[in-house]
Amino acid sequence: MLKVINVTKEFHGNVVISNINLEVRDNDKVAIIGLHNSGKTVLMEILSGEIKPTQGKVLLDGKKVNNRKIAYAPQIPKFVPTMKVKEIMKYVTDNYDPFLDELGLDKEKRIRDLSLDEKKRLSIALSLPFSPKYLLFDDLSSISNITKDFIRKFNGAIILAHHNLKEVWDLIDKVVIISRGRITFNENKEELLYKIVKYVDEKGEHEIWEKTKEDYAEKILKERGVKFDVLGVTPDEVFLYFYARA
Ligand SMILES: Nc1ncnc2c1ncn2[C@@H]1O[C@H](COP(=O)(O)OP(=O)(O)OP(=O)(O)O)[C@@H](O)[C@H]1O
Repeated sequence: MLKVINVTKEFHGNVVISNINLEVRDNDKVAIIGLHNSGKTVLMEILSGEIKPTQGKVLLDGKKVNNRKIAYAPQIPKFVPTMKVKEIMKYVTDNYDPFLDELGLDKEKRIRDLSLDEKKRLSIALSLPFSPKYLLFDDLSSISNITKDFIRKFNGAIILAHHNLKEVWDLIDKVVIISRGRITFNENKEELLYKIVKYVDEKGEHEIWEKTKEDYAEKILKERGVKFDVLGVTPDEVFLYFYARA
């Protein structure tokens, strides 16, 4: 289990993530969802052991994070542009072919000729010789089907940081929403599948959105004679409206 305990990160006195507590079990499939600048990357860097929190700690099976058990694709992986894929893989193993095949990478290609998606796959390939139990992926914008298939088949926990819940919905079971560096939602994804009832308040001044799993809100509004609409809201709009507002 990956356990995040009271984690806060500051840069030059600026708190960018605050008092985060989170548990990810060995087979959890989790999306960390948030708007631009909400703290997703900082949290992923802390989870992967790339950077240290200012306060709090992260434990993997009760011990300090061991990078080799975590496969981490950063938002923008950095490699020397003139090097070949195989030269980079040689830093971790001479027997790199099966790992490159698994991730659909060409060993002869130079870094400068790789797409961002391929560079992310190379980041992952570097940890495969160590049989990682956790796969962390920061930002799934324009990822290929090869990468998606790899994530689907990965035998372990996955944590995907992304800004658009709809785009990762099929890959995950749990959703953690982060807003201004704080967790505002942490549940199974089904908990985001409710109806939204929209109506205008009695004074006619404010539009109100209410979430409802049963027909309770609708029943009350009907009894009060208030006109309302039931909106078919997608998970992503739900996240924006209820959990990720500034
Ligand atoms: N090394 C750093 N030094 C100073 N501030 C930083 C540093 N890294 C991140 N921040 C700040 O922390 C906040 C959260 O940034 P982060 O990159 O985690 O957001 P994000 O949710 O990943 O955003 P995006 O969706 O744009 O990738 C931002 O205000 C950012 O400017």
